[in-house]
Amino acid sequence: MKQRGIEAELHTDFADFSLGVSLSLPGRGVSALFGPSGSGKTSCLRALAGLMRARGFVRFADEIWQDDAKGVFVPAHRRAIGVVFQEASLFAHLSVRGNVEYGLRRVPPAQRRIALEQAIELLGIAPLLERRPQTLSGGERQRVAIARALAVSPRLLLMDEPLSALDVGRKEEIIPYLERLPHELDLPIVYVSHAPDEVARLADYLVVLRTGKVLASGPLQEVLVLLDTPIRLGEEAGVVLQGNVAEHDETWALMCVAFLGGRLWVRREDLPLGAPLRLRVLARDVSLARSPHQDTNVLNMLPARVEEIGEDDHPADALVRLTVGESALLARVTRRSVARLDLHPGQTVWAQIKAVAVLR
Ligand SMILES: Nc1ncnc2c1ncn2[C@@H]1O[C@H](COP(=O)(O)OP(=O)(O)OP(=O)(O)O)[C@@H](O)[C@H]1O
Repeated sequence: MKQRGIEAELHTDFADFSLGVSLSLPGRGVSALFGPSGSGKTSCLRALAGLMRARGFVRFADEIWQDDAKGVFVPAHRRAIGVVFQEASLFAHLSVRGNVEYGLRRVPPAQRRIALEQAIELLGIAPLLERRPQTLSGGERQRVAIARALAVSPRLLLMDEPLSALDVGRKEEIIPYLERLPHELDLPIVYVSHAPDEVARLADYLVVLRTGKVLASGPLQEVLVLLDTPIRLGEEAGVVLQGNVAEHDETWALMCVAFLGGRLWVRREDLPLGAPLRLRVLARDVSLARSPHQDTNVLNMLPARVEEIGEDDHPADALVRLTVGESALLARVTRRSVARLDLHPGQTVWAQIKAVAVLR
């Protein structure tokens, strides 16, 4: 059964900015609010949380949190939410344990869906419990902040750029914890980010915001391949493929990932056969050929169908939307190649993807 999610109409006017969005987010998985700085992501999140009062309507599952027409506004502390911000604001005078337990008092035992121990285990912070926040790394502090948000047993977790203050290494350290959360806890997450790599890794549903408006929204894979809206991911344009580890090649340190539509060889990771994973294939790393080449170093050569050819940011380039089996791919090629290969919708081509170019 489809879980009821979030329905919201949010309007607000600041001196130099107006927000006017209609959101319909699924009741499970990670919904990303994605857009450049100043597009209104944080304003949306704060209005959903009740931390900022926009005009409109907010429903979460079967609860009305705001309905201006009926004069309803449930204050933030009465909404069953956990909120995580960019910087973890932990209490310096409390240990990690004290921080995580903070707030638990206001949750009646009958409403505790997430045990404290489970939050601690999920974020891997058991070894840190007696430490003070000042002694933690940025990544550790953020894991504690997430555990603290979970400890109050929210029905919805709201995260505002939780990784943006961290360097790449720390980010990589936290992402696996975030990947587990929605599945292990059956907890919907609204995740604000301006970083395409985080969105590709974590989001199931994507809302693209620009200047206070929704430019596109839908399941991640569908929105990423829209050519008719100027999502303008630039160098980051590409797709996300959901697959499972199908084979390991110890000799060459490669692994084969099966996805709906084919198989891709990528760099080996220490994952068991069958393990689910996401692969990110950027449009710039996909090249096209009319026949399958044998004399190439490119490991992956997939038969694909050209669906659509769209304009790209630079006038030299075109973005080609392809289907490989049931999956979509994007290829960035020059317009000269489109002409030389006589590319057109309906045509069968070979999509070449270097194994080393596939990202996680
Ligand atoms: N309380 C406020 N008063 C006036 N203007 C505001 C207020 N809050 C936000 N704004 C403006 O609204 C716009 C959107 O801000 P918001 O923080 O929602 O965007 P964002 O997409 O989250 O950006 P960032 O990634 O930089 O945080 C900005 O131009 C901001 O200056």
